[in-house]
Amino acid sequence: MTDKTLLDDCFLHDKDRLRHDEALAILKDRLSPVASRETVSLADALERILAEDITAPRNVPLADNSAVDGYAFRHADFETTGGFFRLQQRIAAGHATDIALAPWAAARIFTGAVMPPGADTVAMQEDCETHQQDGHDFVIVPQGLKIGANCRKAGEDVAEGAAVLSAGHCLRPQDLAAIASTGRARIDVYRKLKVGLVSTGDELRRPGDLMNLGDVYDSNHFLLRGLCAALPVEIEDFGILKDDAALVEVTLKDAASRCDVVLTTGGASRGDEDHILKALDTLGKRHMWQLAIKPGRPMMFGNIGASAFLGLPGNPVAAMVCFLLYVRPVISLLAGSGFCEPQGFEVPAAFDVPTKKPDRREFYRGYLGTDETGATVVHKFMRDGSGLITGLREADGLIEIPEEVTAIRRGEPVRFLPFSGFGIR
Ligand SMILES: Nc1nc2c(c(=O)[nH]1)N[C@H]1C(S)=C(S)[C@@H](COP(=O)(O)OP(=O)(O)OC[C@H]3O[C@@H](n4cnc5c(N)ncnc54)[C@H](O)[C@@H]3O)O[C@H]1N2
Ligand code: MOO
Repeated sequence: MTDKTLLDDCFLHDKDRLRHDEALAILKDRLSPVASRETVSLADALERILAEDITAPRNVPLADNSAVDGYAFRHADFETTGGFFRLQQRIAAGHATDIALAPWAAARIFTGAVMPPGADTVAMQEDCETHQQDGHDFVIVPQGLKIGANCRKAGEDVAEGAAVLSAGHCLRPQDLAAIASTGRARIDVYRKLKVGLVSTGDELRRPGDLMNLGDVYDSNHFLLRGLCAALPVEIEDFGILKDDAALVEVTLKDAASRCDVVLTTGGASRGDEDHILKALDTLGKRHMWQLAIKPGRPMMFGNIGASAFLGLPGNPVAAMVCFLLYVRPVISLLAGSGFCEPQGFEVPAAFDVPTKKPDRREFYRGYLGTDETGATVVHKFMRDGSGLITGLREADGLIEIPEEVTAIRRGEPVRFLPFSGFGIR
């Protein structure tokens, strides 16, 4: 641990605060997965984290089958028959046959039906001619089909014994389809983490309540609840706490005894009415506080017993940025799917920032657009206030500006972290 980790002075210069990369390193270092396993039905497994490796117990598809509605034949018989086959059998999907094709014969076959023994090629019905003669049905298949045409091979999707998915993977609809295709009905996943949400501040009211002058609706609760919805967690709402040191302490103690993660907003800095830090120091251990980032400077991380404690700033923009940068990877790690860092890419800035303070990393609200040539550029939400929910609403990602940058000129590449890279929209 560096001696910057437990900073006790919120009036420090940024160069003395913990840098973003140092904060990430502490989170990775101090945490390990906590979630136990449970077995669930595939129907309940969406967005859950796989706790076992999945291999295919059998070929998918199980048998060679037709990719089209048409006529199945043995390619080698084309020469001798001139493509003129007598229809020997009819095979629909779900009605496999063990009758081998005679050398003079073809089978009427439908998409998904198992190829009859001996057949290796299928002609599409639109390309064939059929007729009857002497009470028999015949088909003329076209020239030029390659051996194996329109035939799907057993195991061509997944071969028996092949790896399908690994433990730690967060299950998407297409993953569930892959598991279902192997025949598994129940799988082992990690238990959902329990996350306790706490809002603090005398000024806060829940939407629907009456408001007095100076009151603020608790928008952060809904922000965090929504952000958590993209993660494998269950939420327990500990409501709004008044700025009362004893109440904050007793509630955090209770929350920590019941939850894997306690997530607070507000009261994170060192005002007379900010009690979160003191409660953390009394009940557990502080691992970091005061980061060299904007927004989100008073971000706090610690533990109260076995529970991870994450104290977010009260300003909504700082709360969301810190959730995406720190809380989401922490939850992901504790829940069994590793510390997930956002994907981003470089894109030219459609804005100027004449001066930026050095020594801190800044995250602007950004949205993609095109310039006059049609090239992709990123716009910055022009107002910087950390209380402006409008900027979060209008953005479709964050623009990440490193510590050493002191100005940005239009056209220069900047790193854009789309919200989709954080698993949200
Ligand atoms: N003297 C200093 N003042 C402040 C500093 C500092 O270093 N020295 N840091 C500033 C920064 S940066 C931030 S961010 C804020 C964060 O402070 P707190 O976490 O203690 O948050 P509060 O003071 O409780 O609230 C800040 C702001 O956000 C509103 N808020 C709080 N909770 C909610 C909620 N659940 N939903 C919506 N809005 C909420 C609150 O009403 C305040 O307006 O401190 C700066 N000050
Ligand atoms: O940096 Mo605060 O985190 O102003 O919102």
